[in-house]
Amino acid sequence: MAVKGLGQLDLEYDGSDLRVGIIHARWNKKIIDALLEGAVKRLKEFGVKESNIIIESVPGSFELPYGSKLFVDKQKALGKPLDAIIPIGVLIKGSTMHFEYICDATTRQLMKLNFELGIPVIFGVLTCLTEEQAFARAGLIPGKMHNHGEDWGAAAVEMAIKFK
Ligand SMILES: O=Nc1c(NC[C@H](O)[C@H](O)[C@H](O)CO)[nH]c(=O)[nH]c1=O
Repeated sequence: MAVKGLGQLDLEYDGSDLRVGIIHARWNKKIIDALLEGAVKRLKEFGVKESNIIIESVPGSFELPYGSKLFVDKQKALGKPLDAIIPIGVLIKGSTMHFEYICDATTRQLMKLNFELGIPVIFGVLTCLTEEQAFARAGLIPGKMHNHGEDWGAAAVEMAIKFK
């Protein structure tokens, strides 16, 4: 029996007052689109209004940390602060070390942004050695794995509400 993952979904949180940003990279679009759909689906299941799910994109995963900061700052300046943000990216290993450096730098900076921005910054970056690993984690291979975007939506709601 699989032991990984969040297990049974616990819809105890009411997301109806939340404003959640999703910022996604545009590399590996088919996989990104599936992850994005999964995150939005779960946010709505927690009651987050569609009008309160704000979606933006950046070129690639390397742009996610700074793009997230600019996105959060802009929404705050507009008087519509975000309660959480979900950066989504898909990194797939190529033939060079480019992958490793982007994964490490992006992951570390996204972690720091939780503390710098003061809102939950969910880790929605797939760091895959093969395309198949990425397809599976986006729920695109039937019977293989669930769509990890759903987990990210659930994490955003819980982290935005639980410790208030
Ligand atoms: O190289 N592979 C990938 C990638 N490279 C681009 C990088 O994120 C950035 O946009 C450029 O270097 C410009 O700064 N970006 C991804 O999201 N996934 C990849 O698999």
